[in-house]
Parts: sequence; structure tokens; C-alpha cells
Amino acid sequence: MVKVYTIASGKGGTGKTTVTANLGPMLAQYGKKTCILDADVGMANLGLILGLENLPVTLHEVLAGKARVRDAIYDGPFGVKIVPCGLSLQGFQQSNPDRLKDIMTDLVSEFDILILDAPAGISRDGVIPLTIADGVILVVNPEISSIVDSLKTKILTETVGGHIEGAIINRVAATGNDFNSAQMEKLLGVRVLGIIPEDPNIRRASAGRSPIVVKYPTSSASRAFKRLSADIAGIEYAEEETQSTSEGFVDRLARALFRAKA
Ligand SMILES: Nc1ncnc2c1ncn2[C@@H]1O[C@H](COP(=O)(O)OP(=O)(O)OP(=O)(O)O)[C@@H](O)[C@H]1O
Repeated sequence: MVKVYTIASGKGGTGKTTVTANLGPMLAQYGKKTCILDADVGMANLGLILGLENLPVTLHEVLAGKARVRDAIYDGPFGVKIVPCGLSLQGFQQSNPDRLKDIMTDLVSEFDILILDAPAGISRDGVIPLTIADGVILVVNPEISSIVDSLKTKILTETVGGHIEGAIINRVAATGNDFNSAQMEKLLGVRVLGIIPEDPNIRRASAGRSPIVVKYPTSSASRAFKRLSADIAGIEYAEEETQSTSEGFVDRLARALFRAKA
């Protein structure tokens, strides 16, 4: 039975695309037939950070009624399938978001998990992905404005008959000064599914057109994404050894010095 998740937030820039781009490949790696779709048709950037652009057919053409969804499915890391949007404003203007539901119906028989990267805010384009998901996952930053906006999205989701699966707290500081899981659960009134730390390797990986789980698999955010994906896939996650950047550097320096002395 397919499970459809929508990755949503109230405020923009909380990390929805980052979460989608990393959960998708990891779920595929853990044996789930997974397809990620860029439902942020106006400000699409899932394709951009996964190295997919200048494509002949994207979700824009499908939503415009000019192409079939199976022609807009591309291969991604670890076997995940990706349905990106184009980058052009014209493509967005021609898209009809009401077609999204039919598109999902076409895909349900082929996948175990479908993940929709929803637009920020509470526009019509944003509401449709909330209604067609089995579970909406809120991506929240540990700051009061993001929490308040997520609460609005939670209420909106429930008002339109959607179901909140839980929240992912993203960009949590390593200092331990941010709200913890229990506090976030109390504030949001939803289950915290995972905590993703602030990790500069996320931006480096995106600049290299790759998800962090592929580019820097032992980085702190990658380990958090793997743990979260394993939970969603219903498998046990074996904690990997931490590869601290400073240890790696010291080891490399020691080796270089040893070679220089020899
Ligand atoms: N855990 C993190 N650590 C460091 N940087 C992060 C983290 N998560 C996301 N970012 C960065 O924050 C920025 C916004 O992330 P992203 O594009 O995923 O957000 P979004 O919610 O999809 O945005 P939008 O609402 O505009 O679609 C990006 O530059 C991304 O690299």
C-alpha cells in the first residue's frame, strides 16, 4: 500500500527541499520504491539541487496537460525517482495545480512511498498537497516565527481534512541551546519525527548538485537523515561511526608529517 507524504512548512526556507532531497534517496536505499515530486511549482528547486535541469519534460508540462507524468520521471541517487519542475516562470503560469491529484493516482501503483515537496505559505498551490497526502510532515526551525507559522499550517491541514504525521525540527544548533524535542512537541502539539542539526555540508552538497547523504554520508545531518529514513522505512538503524572533521584533519596532517619525516 503506497504512502504519500507532503513535506510542508508555514514559513519559507525552513528546509523542505533539503528534507525531500535526502529522505527520498535514503528511503530508496532502504528498499522502498520511492518517488519525490517538486510540488513547489512556482519556486521549484528540487531539480536544481539534484543536478536535474534543462529537462525536456517536467511536472510543469504535466500540470499544463501537455505530457504524461511517466515522461517526467528521472533517475536520482540510490535508485530514487524524481519528478522535478522546470525553472521557468512561464512553465509555472501554465501549470494547473488541480491536476496534481490525478498525477498521484497515476503513480500510486508503482511506488511504496511518494513524497511531495510543497510550497511555503497558504496559497491554493500550497493547500492541494496538504489534502492529497496520507501524512503531512512539517519542517520547522527551532525559532518562534517558524513554530507559529507551522502551527498555522497544522490548523490549515486539519481544516481541509488532511492529517499531520509529525514534525522534523531542522537546523538545530549543536550547542544544545535550542528547544528540545519535548518542548517542540508541547508547542506544536505533534510528534517530533526527527531532529536535523545545522550542518554547513548541506549547503556545500547542494552547490555540488547532490544531497548531503550522498556527498558527505558521515556528516552529522546525513546521520540524522539516515536515522529518520530508517524510522519511516520501519527498519533498524545501525549508528555509524562519527567522522569528525577535526579528527580527519588531524589524522591527515599526522600522516603527512610522518611521510615528510621518513
Ligand atoms: N540543517 C541545515 N543546515 C544548514 N543549512 C541548511 C539546513 N537545512 C537547510 N539548509 C539551507 O537552508 C536553505 C533553505 O533550505 P531549503 O531550500 O531546503 O528550504 P525550503 O523550505 O525548501 O525553502 P522554500 O520555502 O524557499 O522552498 C538552503 O540554502 C539550504 O542549503
